[in-house]
Amino acid sequence: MRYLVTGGAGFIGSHVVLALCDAGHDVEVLDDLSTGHRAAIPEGVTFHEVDLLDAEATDAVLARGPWDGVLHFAARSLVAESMEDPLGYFRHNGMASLNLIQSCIVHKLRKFVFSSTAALFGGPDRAEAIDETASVIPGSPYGESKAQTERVLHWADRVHGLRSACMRYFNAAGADALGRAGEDHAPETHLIPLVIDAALGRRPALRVFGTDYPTPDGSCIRDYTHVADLAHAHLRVLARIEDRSVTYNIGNGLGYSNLDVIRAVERVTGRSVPWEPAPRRPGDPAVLVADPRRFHEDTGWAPRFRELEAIVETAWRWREAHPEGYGDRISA
Ligand SMILES: NC(=O)c1ccc[n+]([C@@H]2O[C@H](COP(=O)([O-])OP(=O)(O)OC[C@H]3O[C@@H](n4cnc5c(N)ncnc54)[C@H](O)[C@@H]3O)[C@@H](O)[C@H]2O)c1
Ligand SMILES: O=c1ccn([C@@H]2O[C@H](COP(=O)(O)OP(=O)(O)O[C@H]3O[C@H](CO)[C@H](O)[C@H](O)[C@H]3O)[C@@H](O)[C@H]2O)c(=O)[nH]1
Repeated sequence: MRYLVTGGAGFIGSHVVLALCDAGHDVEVLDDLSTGHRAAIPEGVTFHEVDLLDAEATDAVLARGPWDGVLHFAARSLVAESMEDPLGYFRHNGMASLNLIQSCIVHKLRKFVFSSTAALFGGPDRAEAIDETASVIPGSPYGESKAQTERVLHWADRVHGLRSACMRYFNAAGADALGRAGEDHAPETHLIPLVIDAALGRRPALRVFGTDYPTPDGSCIRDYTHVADLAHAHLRVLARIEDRSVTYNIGNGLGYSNLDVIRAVERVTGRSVPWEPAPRRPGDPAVLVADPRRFHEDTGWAPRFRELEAIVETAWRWREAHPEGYGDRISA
């Protein structure tokens, strides 16, 4: 099969590119390298350096069909940044996705896989795991921009027959077990790479945002899913959208607190992690855990990395081997 991956130079997209290539598919990447890395794209994969906001250039790539499907990862994805620049998020995520979906319709593509997010569920705190029937109440322009694209895809199917899968990931983490790709954002805002860097002494004490949440240890709880498991979830879902569109909440279904993450990094690395309590980060729900049963039942997918330590270990190994990440810019 021949697939186009937008955002294939980024963290999750690059792991999906590897999984698609490993499965013998023909893959091309469209990315503007705004947060991704040229070095994350495997040799032999055709690369189009294109900004999805450039509708003409985007359409020129889609015109190079036939494609068996598009997997759309490209986005800005920082909740806090979106609270400062909401319109930028509607432009970069909303408009960019519209351009891409429009070209998919023009060129008669049949399958579209979309990176949605747990940030759809930013409403009142929920202690229980979140399934697909939960109300979509985004707590940020980032989450809202993803919710809007989910609705665009609903109508693109109803009116134009573009089948889609909205994959609502919770927290992606870890790195390719063979060390071919890993997480390298600048600035890094995600907890696991920050805790690892604190263990390595590469940054001052980790600030734990909020220690007074209504959780057992007072810190936030999240559902960490290994990025390779997410990649396999994409391979599974491609077979699922032959004749219908689907929406799935994707996670391990296990919640780990921020302090659990610190302890897991300490166990994996054998180093202590300096940390200090800090005020809550605006927009952070106390608990976000997926109920992924629908996806398990429909596709047979089951995560191979369930334990937090197993996830952390791959991230640690990648960071140790690549202290400067992909080495194409200075990571903050
Ligand atoms: N990382 C997570 O835990 C997480 C959780 C839920 C959802 N998501 C979603 O998954 C997707 C991938 O996330 P990630 O962590 O890999 O992010 P990332 O920043 O590492 O990757 C995004 C990629 O998209 C590219 N890109 C951004 N805007 C573009 C544009 N206008 N045109 C072309 N390319 C563009 C970037 O250069 C980068 O390579 C995003 O859509 C994100 O919202 C991520
Ligand atoms: O220095 C830090 C960084 C993070 N945290 C905490 O660690 C937890 C996880 O934070 P991340 O930034 O790693 O992840 P988020 O849960 O905020 O965000 C992830 O899930 C979101 C959905 O809720 C979005 O999809 C987003 O793209 C994705 O990275 C949060 O409680 C956060 O406050 C700290 O305490 N200190």
